[in-house]
Amino acid sequence: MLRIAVPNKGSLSQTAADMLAEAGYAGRRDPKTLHVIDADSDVEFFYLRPRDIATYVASGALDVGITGRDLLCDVRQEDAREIEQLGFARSTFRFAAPPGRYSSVEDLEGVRVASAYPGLVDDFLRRHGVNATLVPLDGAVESAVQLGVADVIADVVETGTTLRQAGLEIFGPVIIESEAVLISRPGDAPGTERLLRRLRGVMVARRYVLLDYDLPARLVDQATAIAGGRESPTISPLRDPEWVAVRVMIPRKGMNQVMDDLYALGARAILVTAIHAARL
Ligand SMILES: Nc1ncnc2c1ncn2[C@@H]1O[C@H](COP(=O)(O)OP(=O)(O)OP(=O)(O)O)[C@@H](O)[C@H]1O
Ligand SMILES: O=P(O)(O)OC[C@H]1O[C@H](OP(=O)(O)OP(=O)(O)O)[C@H](O)[C@@H]1O
Ligand SMILES: [Mg+2]
Repeated sequence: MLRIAVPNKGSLSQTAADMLAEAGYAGRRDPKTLHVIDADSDVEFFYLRPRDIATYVASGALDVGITGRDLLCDVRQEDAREIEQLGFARSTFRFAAPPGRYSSVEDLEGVRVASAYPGLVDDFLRRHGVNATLVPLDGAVESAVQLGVADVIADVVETGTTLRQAGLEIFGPVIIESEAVLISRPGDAPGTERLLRRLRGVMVARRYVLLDYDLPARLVDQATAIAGGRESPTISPLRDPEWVAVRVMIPRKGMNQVMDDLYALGARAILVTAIHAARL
């Protein structure tokens, strides 16, 4: 049975649970449940703190897990490695300070830097040859400068709202681009490939739609240039020999532009349908 670590709380937990449910796995009904067996799918779920997941996977106690790339780097477990990007909880990890005080990572020499990700920040500063004093905190680090325990913070930034509200401004390079990832040990456990195919199926179903339309046959090459599909469009004959029916998979994002462009070319009866599951 594949043993899978899933975030029990925090930003990653709900989307991870939704994704696993869409992939056909049993979930938990009570948010306090820590262990679920899905015998039909031959997997077992352990609900754990996302920060601890790399430790369980690296040790071999669990086979795979869902965590954040920034957390994976922060805990520095070399035997846990990223095997798939899951496309949610996207953020960047940045330095921030009151406007105008600092402009580059070199300015951090001798400065106090507060972060809930001290391992990640320490590695980054070492790589840049900068000696700063790390102030490890548990969260809400945006308040650390105002409260006088640090000069600079390094934290997760999504929309930037939290930073703005704390009167802080981003500076310096991106420390890391993060998102939810699936992690494993080298030499994936049996069943990992099946889990991966299911999760990829969910991502495809979320990101792509099916597009059907009718088109004068002479315009197929031009239509293919607008929407080529993943491999190649499916072309079916219509009763009228001068027309064909076309089916392609296209990214959900931008689908209206594609529909407008195909309409302008001469396509008609343009329909979009959702994909509920996929194995590519
Ligand atoms: N606002 C956000 N947008 C996108 N990803 C985020 C955001 N906040 C945290 N994350 C991501 O969530 C992961 C951290 O999850 P974790 O549950 O430890 O923290 P959290 O969501 O901040 O939880 P909490 O603050 O409730 O303890 C990291 O990968 C981080 O990049
Ligand atoms: O750029 P934004 O959209 O504002 O999002 C970023 C904020 O979200 C997270 O905070 P969270 O609410 O998880 O609190 P925490 O700092 O205690 O972890 C993160 O730590 C940032 O503070
Ligand atoms: Mg947080």
